Amino acid sequence: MVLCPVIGKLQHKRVVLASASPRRQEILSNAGLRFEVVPSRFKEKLHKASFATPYAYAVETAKQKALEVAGRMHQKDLRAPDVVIGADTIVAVGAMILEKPVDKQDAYRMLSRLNGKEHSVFTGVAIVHCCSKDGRLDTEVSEFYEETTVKFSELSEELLWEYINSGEPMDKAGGYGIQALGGMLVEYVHGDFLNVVGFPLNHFCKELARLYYPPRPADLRRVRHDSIPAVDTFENLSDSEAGGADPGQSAKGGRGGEQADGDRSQAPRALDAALNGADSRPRFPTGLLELMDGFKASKSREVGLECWPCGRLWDPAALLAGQQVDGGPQDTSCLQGRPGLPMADHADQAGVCWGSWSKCHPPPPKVLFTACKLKLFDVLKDQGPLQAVDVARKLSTCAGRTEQLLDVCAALGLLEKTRRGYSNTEVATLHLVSDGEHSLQGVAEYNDAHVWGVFTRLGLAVREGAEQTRGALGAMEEERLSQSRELTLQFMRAKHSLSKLTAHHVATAFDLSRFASACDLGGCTGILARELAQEYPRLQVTVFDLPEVTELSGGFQRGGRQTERIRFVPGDFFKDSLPEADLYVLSRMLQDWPDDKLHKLLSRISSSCKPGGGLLVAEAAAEEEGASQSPRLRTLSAGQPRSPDEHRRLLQRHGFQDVRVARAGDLLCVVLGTRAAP
Ligand SMILES: O=c1[nH]cc([C@@H]2O[C@H](COP(=O)(O)OP(=O)(O)OP(=O)(O)O)[C@@H](O)[C@H]2O)c(=O)[nH]1
Repeated sequence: MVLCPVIGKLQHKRVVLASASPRRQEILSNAGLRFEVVPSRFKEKLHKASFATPYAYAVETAKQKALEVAGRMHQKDLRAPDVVIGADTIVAVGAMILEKPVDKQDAYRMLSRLNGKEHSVFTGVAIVHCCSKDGRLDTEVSEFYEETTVKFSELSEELLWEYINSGEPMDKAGGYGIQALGGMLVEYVHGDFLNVVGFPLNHFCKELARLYYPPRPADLRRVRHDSIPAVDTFENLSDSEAGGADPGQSAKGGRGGEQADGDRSQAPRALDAALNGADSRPRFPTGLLELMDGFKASKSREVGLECWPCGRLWDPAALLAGQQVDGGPQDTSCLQGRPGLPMADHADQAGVCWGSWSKCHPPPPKVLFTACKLKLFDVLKDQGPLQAVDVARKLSTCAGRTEQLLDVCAALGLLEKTRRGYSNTEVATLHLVSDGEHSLQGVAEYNDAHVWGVFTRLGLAVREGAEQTRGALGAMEEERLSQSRELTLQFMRAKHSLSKLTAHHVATAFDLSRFASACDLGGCTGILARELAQEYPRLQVTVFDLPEVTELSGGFQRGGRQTERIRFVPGDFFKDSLPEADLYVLSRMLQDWPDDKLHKLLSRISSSCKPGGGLLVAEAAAEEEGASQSPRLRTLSAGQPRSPDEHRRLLQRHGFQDVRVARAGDLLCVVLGTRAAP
């Protein structure tokens, strides 16, 4: 059904509505959902005072209703349905919760309370995905609520009693049915009407979409940067930038009524796998990585010489000869990239709004880094949605500045702003919450603490020439080796989180089962090694990296599947003998080095590799020959991305033949060559 493809997602599932409410049945069947009705036997007797908010009570009741049905059905025939939907509607006047009246007097009390005033109607909804395994019931609960504001007119006693005597109030929350006679009592409604009737269909569809269609990277890429509110500075926040008042508190947090948010990081992947049998890995967060890298663009723009989208340097002489250095490059052609093509078009192709970042100080990447540092996304994950003032209180920051920060994050697509406050978007839940499996906090931290500084030297490097520019960028890598243990750890955290996103794609781009041993050069924390070992049960894998890296890598092994087929060997691939292996792997390594070092590395690999052995290279995919700059995976890299053909020639030049190229995971170019006999 074109109108609501999300409802269609449930078409081949056994769906049960755990509700006796005829209104809910009607709303859902009108929407085209096919389901069985099994009314819940859960007694709506939770202790109201133990809930922080009325909606938390409604959500919990909805959940218990659904779980009761799931459990009962599972017990009965040892096969639970695929999906059970539970709902609970309440009326709230301030903190007071009104449910269905027990008798006419009760109805009268309720209606008198609502008379002439505004109240809120909350419906809590729980979508329970069930899975029976070895006779055991596994459930995954997704919850949400919707709030609608309703105002009653001033009603006479006579009218109230006439309405009560109609019998309508008795099975309805708050003692009225807005869809029938009760509609006459209502002056206005703000929000979803169906939510008052008993089921927030719109929010339900959004929730299904969120569960069944995980976030698209493009959502972030298309954020219009000129819609970002201008902010002077966030310096006032810096007092507590190091993590807010009580990082422990933000990590744990209260449950409130927002458990639904807490579940979000897990639900999409697990459900994708359970329901579609599909690969449950998240899609590549292209937009987010571009945002994290964005300062490279804005720094480049400051010096006015590098076209970020195409990666070419501008001709400084032409700029000095009267082209728009001051006004920004929007109307100017990219002089060496694709002559004649305005910069704005390059920017558009790259999905960014060129030039407008300068309106927002600090630029969006810095906003993102600041939000990460403050653990903003952690607080919202545990306790959101929250109003700006509550966020500020939890972070011990200035309320005004915090609101600005939140608004910019919302404009960047990292937060959602509703009447209920700010909450994390899908991308933030998946990638910006610190303890998430796919968290990219490490990348943000490293970019902020280190790469940012390197790029502030870009202006000097550009003035001194293109090679110097590379030198400055390459220096980033040099510097990280010479600096502190903390910096090494930061680098490792960043690389670890990026590798988690790419390792599977790299390991499976080609069938590598003919190799008995592999050596991942610069394999860092061993994420790719683990993936290779998992994918190829015969394969022995060596992770070869600098001593300071291998020494720290143990701290990253916790929680991962361990295997004796992986070993860590310390060494410098520019100086020490490379461990013996049938297959050498360089994953996102070549881009880090200027040409002289890169050739040195390849020739050392070539000398160590036996004839018939292989070299597997994975790099950020550049679009085509000559248009080699894709900003996407540049996050940790300093050199230039190459096109598939450039990679092919590179490997051939170093004695590898039968070079095959594959695109992997949308953003990676993976190349496999076989060592020819010398
Ligand atoms: O304007 C309207 N407001 C509310 C309703 C109906 O009220 C009930 C709310 O009760 P509850 O959520 O507990 O649901 P039950 O009917 O008891 O069914 P369950 O088996 O799900 O517990 C609900 O039916 C609303 O539709 C209304 O009709 N109009």
